[in-house]
Amino acid sequence: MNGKNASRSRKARQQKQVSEEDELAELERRTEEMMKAYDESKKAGSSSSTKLKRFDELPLTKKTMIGLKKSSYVEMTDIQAKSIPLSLGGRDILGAARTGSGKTLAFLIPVIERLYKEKWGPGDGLGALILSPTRELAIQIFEVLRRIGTAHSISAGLVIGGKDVTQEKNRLGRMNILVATPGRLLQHMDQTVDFDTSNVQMLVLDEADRCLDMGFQNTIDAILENLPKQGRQTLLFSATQTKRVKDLARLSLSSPEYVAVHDEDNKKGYMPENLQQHYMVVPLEQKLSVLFSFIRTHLKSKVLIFFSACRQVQFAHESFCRMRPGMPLMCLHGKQKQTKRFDIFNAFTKSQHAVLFATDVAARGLDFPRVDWVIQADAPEDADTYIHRVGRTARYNAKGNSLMLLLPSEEKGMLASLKKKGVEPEMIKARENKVQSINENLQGFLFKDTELKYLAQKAFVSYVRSIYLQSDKSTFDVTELPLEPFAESLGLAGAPKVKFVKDAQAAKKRAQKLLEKRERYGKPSGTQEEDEAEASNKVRTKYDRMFERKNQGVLSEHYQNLIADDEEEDSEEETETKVAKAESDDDEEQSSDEEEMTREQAIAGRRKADSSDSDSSEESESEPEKASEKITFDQEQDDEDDFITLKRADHTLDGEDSLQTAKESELSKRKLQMGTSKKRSAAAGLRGLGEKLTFDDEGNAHRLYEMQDESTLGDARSAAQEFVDRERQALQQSDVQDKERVREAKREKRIRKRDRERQEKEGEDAGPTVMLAPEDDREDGYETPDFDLGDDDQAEDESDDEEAAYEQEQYRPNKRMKPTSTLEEDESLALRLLGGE
Ligand SMILES: Nc1ncnc2c1ncn2[C@@H]1O[C@H](COP(=O)(O)OP(=O)(O)OP(=O)(O)O)[C@@H](O)[C@H]1O
Repeated sequence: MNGKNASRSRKARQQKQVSEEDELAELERRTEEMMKAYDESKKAGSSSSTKLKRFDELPLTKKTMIGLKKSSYVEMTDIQAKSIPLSLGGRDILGAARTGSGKTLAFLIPVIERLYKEKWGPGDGLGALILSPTRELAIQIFEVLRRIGTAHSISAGLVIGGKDVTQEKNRLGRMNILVATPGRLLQHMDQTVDFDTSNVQMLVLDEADRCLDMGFQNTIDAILENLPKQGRQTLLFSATQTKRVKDLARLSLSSPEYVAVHDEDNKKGYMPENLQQHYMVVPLEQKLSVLFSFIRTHLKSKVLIFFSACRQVQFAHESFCRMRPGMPLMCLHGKQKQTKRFDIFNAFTKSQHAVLFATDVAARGLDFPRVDWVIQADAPEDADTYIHRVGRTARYNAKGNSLMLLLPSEEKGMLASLKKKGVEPEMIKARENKVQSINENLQGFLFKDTELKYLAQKAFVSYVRSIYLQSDKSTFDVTELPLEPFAESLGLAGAPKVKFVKDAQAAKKRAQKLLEKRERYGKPSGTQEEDEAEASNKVRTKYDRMFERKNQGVLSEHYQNLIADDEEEDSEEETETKVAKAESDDDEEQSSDEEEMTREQAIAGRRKADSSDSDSSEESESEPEKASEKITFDQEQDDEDDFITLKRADHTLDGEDSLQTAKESELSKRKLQMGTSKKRSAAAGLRGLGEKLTFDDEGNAHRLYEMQDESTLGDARSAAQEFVDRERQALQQSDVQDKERVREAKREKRIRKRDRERQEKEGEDAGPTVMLAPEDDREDGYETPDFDLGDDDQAEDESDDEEAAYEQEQYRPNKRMKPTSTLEEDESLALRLLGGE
């Protein structure tokens, strides 16, 4: 370079610096003005922060504006307009706004702006930390950060479980912004030598209430200990924001601004404006059939279906795939490898028509475009979970529908807790004749496929356990579950025996007895519900047993004293139980081994006479559309596919019962006669319902294959019965063999595991020890009540085997994991400067 050119480029650099300095000074002035105006209007009692509507009206750097324009962001959403000015002014924020309302930008813009204004560079280390409760959400935040930070030269990294920890370690020291899941971040804080967090300027908690709840409590507290308390700005965002003083104290917030977009009074603002919410009361044993029928009738939709446990997700996915409903089916849950999770997340994002079965790992924050329906196959654990789940549809300006399936026993409690949040879904019903029963298909699949059968058993146990562990006992009662019919609906020959159901039943009995006793002797305090809760957790003492016998009257006063003492102990126990529940997320179902699984009935001979198919379909053909019906169901070209196509949602369903009567009265006589004659012939034992008959010229019914002369051919029925018995025995035998095989596999797995552990221990003794992250890093702690089978369970199939090995790998930093292409891409992107270097 000659001297002329060198001096020209020096000049250009100086000019650039001067213009940057000018820009920053100007921005600082505007920000100060903005904050002054805000403080004054606040003093004057005005609730609105600023009147700005567009991003270009904010005091933002040119570089940030380039990123926003590239992403076509022009107008701000409410939460952005209210919170960004305050965040730019350095305030701590508690941001609450409905799902899909743009909270991500509301915290990312201030993060980038602050580091830019403070001239943060590679040598300054970590300046901002963004925490997300799930890996997918962290990836998504990182993607948005990349997009809007495209013109900046600040380095950003993604630190999530399921990736190569060693690779992360090497790069961590160079990052200015980290998007992380709590468990993995803490692991780095503990293990990575040059990972310095003492200079962090900004901390963001997305889905803050979740990050701060019990599942993450210890991890977040440990992270906070590593961050500076003074001078740090903290932003918390969620659709269901926490305002609990205890939480805020943990974060050392300084006079936080509470920025809420929803209307606190009518609470309607919790929900997206364009969301149509529905619920349906469905007996447990019909759930899968209803779901399958729903899918069959919504082939041109994008549907997200939530279950409470991984095994259910797996089972529904596996079994529905076998039935080929006619659209792509995917599943997402915490037991998948991270690469697979990431691929599925991407595939569903890009899909136009597809079904994604998921646990609550997909409930929060994920921004899948154009989801038409969110179905909650299992009821959410609470109203907040409901809000986040349904928020996966109707995002930003889009429209969407949600449908929650409730068991009859859950309806009252769930609707009441939703109502407290101002959420009132409308009831709809499916046409019974349009619900295609899939029980027999499932039985058939399970008969042929042992793997699927064991998956069904695990799904059964997982579901029952999830109900058992629910904290809202007034809504979720495990003793009310119809276990046998449920097992049958999964295709199982009988309900696996589950120990904790017996425990729950015993606890319920004890609770009832205790209540009776208290009624008899009088009890000083507590509502009935409190009493029940206490009693159900209560350990039966010798005094209980004593007083269950004869002499209560004699020692009544003494007994009351004993009860009073017990109550104090019980309340302590209750707290412990809750903590234990929160900690059980990861190792749920480890005890599944202990669950005795027996099948008391064989499939053969148990085919339930199913009358609904032919009879009810006839009913529906003549079913008129009712003007009084809130929701009616369209007849599509293919009549069988017609299920619950939504037509109108503008009036109430008060007349449901009368509707049924009206339906019958409007049926043609011929249809009614056909219906009754079929029922009559079934009742007369001529045929099982669903069995085919032929009619002769006189109109007499005959079976399709009839014996010419039964007396000469012997008793065909007893022969048939013998056949059924034989089949049943064969099935039971094969069940025993299957079980033995699985036991053997488990035994081998345990031996392998022990060997591995021994080898590891020997290795460890030889070298330096490594401090490991807490258990909850494995799943990022986020499996809500996702009570999945633990290690023992994983032993049962090869894929789970790999998964277990993979999870262990995370904790051995000296062993390299196979890098994966997609995450690799992200990692390299993380390394790049945001300015596109
Ligand atoms: N100002 C804006 N203009 C246009 N689109 C926007 C704007 N802000 C956000 N969006 C879009 O709205 C969608 C939802 O945004 P985002 O994921 O940030 O919502 P959220 O409030 O964080 O939702 P959740 O509570 O579910 O986490 C995204 O697709 C995003 O691109």
